[in-house]
Amino acid sequence: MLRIAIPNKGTLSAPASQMLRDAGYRQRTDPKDLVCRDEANNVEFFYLRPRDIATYVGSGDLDLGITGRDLLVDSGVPAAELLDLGFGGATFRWAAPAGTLTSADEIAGRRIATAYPGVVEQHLAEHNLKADVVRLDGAVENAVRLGVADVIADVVETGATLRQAGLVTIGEPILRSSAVLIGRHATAAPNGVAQLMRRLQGVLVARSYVMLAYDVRADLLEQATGLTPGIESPTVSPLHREGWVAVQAMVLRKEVHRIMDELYELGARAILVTDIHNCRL
Ligand SMILES: Nc1ncnc2c1ncn2[C@@H]1O[C@H](COP(=O)(O)OP(=O)(O)OP(=O)(O)O)[C@@H](O)[C@H]1O
Ligand SMILES: O=P(O)(O)OC[C@H]1O[C@H](OP(=O)(O)OP(=O)(O)O)[C@H](O)[C@@H]1O
Ligand SMILES: [Mg+2]
Repeated sequence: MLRIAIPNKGTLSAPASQMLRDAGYRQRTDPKDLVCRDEANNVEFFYLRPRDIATYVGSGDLDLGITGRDLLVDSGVPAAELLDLGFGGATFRWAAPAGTLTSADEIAGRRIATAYPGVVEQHLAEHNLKADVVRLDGAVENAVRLGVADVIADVVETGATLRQAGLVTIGEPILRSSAVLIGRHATAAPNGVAQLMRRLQGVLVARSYVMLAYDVRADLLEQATGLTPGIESPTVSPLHREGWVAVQAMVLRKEVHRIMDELYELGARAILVTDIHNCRL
């Protein structure tokens, strides 16, 4: 049975469970449950702190895990990132009170408060910088105002927490994070991993693409399919009306409105968009 760690709480917990549900797996119904067996799919899920997940996977006690890229780096565990799951996106950045620091080079010699000392120390070492790292558990935005540190390094999603604390970001992000599927090795995966990854990739594609269908005059087909090339190639079927064809193709959800406008301008009609629930490409 494949054993998978998933976040029990926090930002990544609900979307991780939802993605697994969308991929056809059973998930806990009670948020207090710590284990959920999915007999039909031969998988067992363990609900753990996202910060601990890399440790269980790196030791080989669990086969796979879902955690944040920043948490994986912070753990220092040499587990492999197998798939970017497309949710839980955030940057990990330096921040300081407005007007105090202007560039990341000025971090040298400062006191840095963070809940991610592993990420910060790795970054300092890679850039040959020396600084004091003050390890805190959370609410690090308070550390500067309370005199514990000069700079913070923390997760920034909307930036609202920084603004409230009177802090501004300094320099480029230290890293860009999102939820990732991790395993012990990039290759030599245990039985069942390839199927689970295909299912998750099916969910990712279904989330980012829609199915577009339209009717167009046959003499405009080349121009129309230029706008909707699909993944392999668009499906073209004859219409009962002489000189017209029906076209079906997958298009990126974020581009669908622009493409519909362009198709309409070209002369296409009966342009319909439908969601894709799941797929295997
Ligand atoms: N707005 C956000 N706040 C915190 N973490 C976020 C956010 N958006 C994405 N993440 C990611 O979630 C992971 C941190 O999750 P974790 O559960 O440890 O903290 P949390 O969601 O802040 O929960 P809590 O602090 O309540 O324990 C990291 O990978 C981080 O990059
Ligand atoms: O850029 P934003 O959208 O404001 O989100 C980022 C903030 O959210 C998280 O804090 P959380 O509320 O989890 O508190 P914590 O610091 O105690 O973990 C994170 O640590 C940042 O402080
Ligand atoms: Mg938090």
